[in-house]
Amino acid sequence: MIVRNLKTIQGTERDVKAETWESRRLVLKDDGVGFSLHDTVMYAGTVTDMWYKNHIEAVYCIEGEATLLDRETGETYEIVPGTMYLLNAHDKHRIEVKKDMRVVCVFNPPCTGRETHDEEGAYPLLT
Ligand SMILES: CC(=O)NCC[C@H](N)C(=O)O
Repeated sequence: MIVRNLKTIQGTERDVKAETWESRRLVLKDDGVGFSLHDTVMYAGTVTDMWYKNHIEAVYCIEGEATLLDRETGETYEIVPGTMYLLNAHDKHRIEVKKDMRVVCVFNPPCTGRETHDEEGAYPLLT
C-alpha cells in the first residue's frame, strides 16, 4: 500500500509547474499500476490548448470554473465542480479558465513525472 499527502508533494519533483497550470503528481509510472493521478490547478484568466495524442486523460473538476472547447467539433462545455470530462479519443481541446480550477486528472499510460506540454499541447511518451 502507498499513502501520500498533497502537502508532502508540494515543492518536490512531483510538483510540476507550467505557465498556465501546476500539477501535483500523486501516482506516477514508477508506482507500477498503469495510470498516473494528478491534483492540478489551472490558473484563472489563462487559455491552454492541449492534445494528448499519446495518452487518455480523465479530468474531474473539484473547484473553480472553466470553459472546455472541443477544437474538432467547436462544441463548448461549462466545467464546474462535479463535472468530469474524458478525452477518450485523443481530442484536441482548449481550456479557458474563469476561476482557478482544481481538477483531479488520471492518465493512461501513466506520466513519469517530468512531462510538460510540447508545442502541440501533447505530452511525449517518456520512459
Ligand atoms: C486539465 C489538464 O489537462 N491540465 C493540464 C495539466 C495536466 N492534466 C497534468 O496534470 O499533468
